[in-house]
Amino acid sequence: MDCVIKTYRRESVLGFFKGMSFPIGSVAMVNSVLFGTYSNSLLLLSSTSPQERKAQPLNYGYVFVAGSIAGFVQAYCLAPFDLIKVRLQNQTEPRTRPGVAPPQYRGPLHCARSIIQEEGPRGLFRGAWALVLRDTPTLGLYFLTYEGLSRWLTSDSKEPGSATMLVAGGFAGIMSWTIATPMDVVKSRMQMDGLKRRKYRGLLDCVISSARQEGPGVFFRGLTLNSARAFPVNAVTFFSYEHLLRFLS
Ligand SMILES: CN(C)C(=N)NCCC[C@H](N)C(=O)O
Repeated sequence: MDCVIKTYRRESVLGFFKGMSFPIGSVAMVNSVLFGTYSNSLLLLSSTSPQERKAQPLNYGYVFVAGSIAGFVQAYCLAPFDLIKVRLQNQTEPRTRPGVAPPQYRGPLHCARSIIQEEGPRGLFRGAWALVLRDTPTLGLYFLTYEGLSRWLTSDSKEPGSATMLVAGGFAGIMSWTIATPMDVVKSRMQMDGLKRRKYRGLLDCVISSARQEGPGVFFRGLTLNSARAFPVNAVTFFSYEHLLRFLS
């Protein structure tokens, strides 16, 4: 609540939409890579089409592996967009006010250009390893939770209904973000590290010094808020995916 109040006071309601334009533009592409890689990996592993899969018992090991492959691939697509989002969200200076130093980045494109000028193109992938470590196992769990729950909620050899897609998708989001939050905290700190004096010597140093200075609870910061948003976001994501897949195939 303190964060919400201070954000509103210092940055008005616009403060809650900082760093939004790039994720909006990239989330379609990132989700396309995520779900496309998952579906095609599962097709390769189990050599059954989505329709055939519904009628047969599902190999959950294949689901987890296909989801993890998808998580690994989408993390690299996501890395530059996520870095720019985090850098813009952490600019807490109010927008241009007389006498107040303007924020370092004027917007996502200026942020991308500054990072490339200061840190080279590789600078856009700062924190990418932490993102890969965050997303690879948790996206395996994401799809495993969805497939397991939607089958559990659907009577045999029937297609999951819309309510099932929404509930299973919502819980898949919460389950995956609960596991992902500790690495998400580390990822965001690594992404902010390139700004001023380098604080961490690497990913492990970031984990150890964060735990030492702020206690192990630091790795669960934002979990409640993240879970509250993860349910609706992922309920709609799976609902749209399933219906679009039926409509298009
Ligand atoms: C735990 N993680 C990283 C995920 N579940 N990622 C995949 C879905 C992310 C979704 N667009 C969202 O913003 O929740």
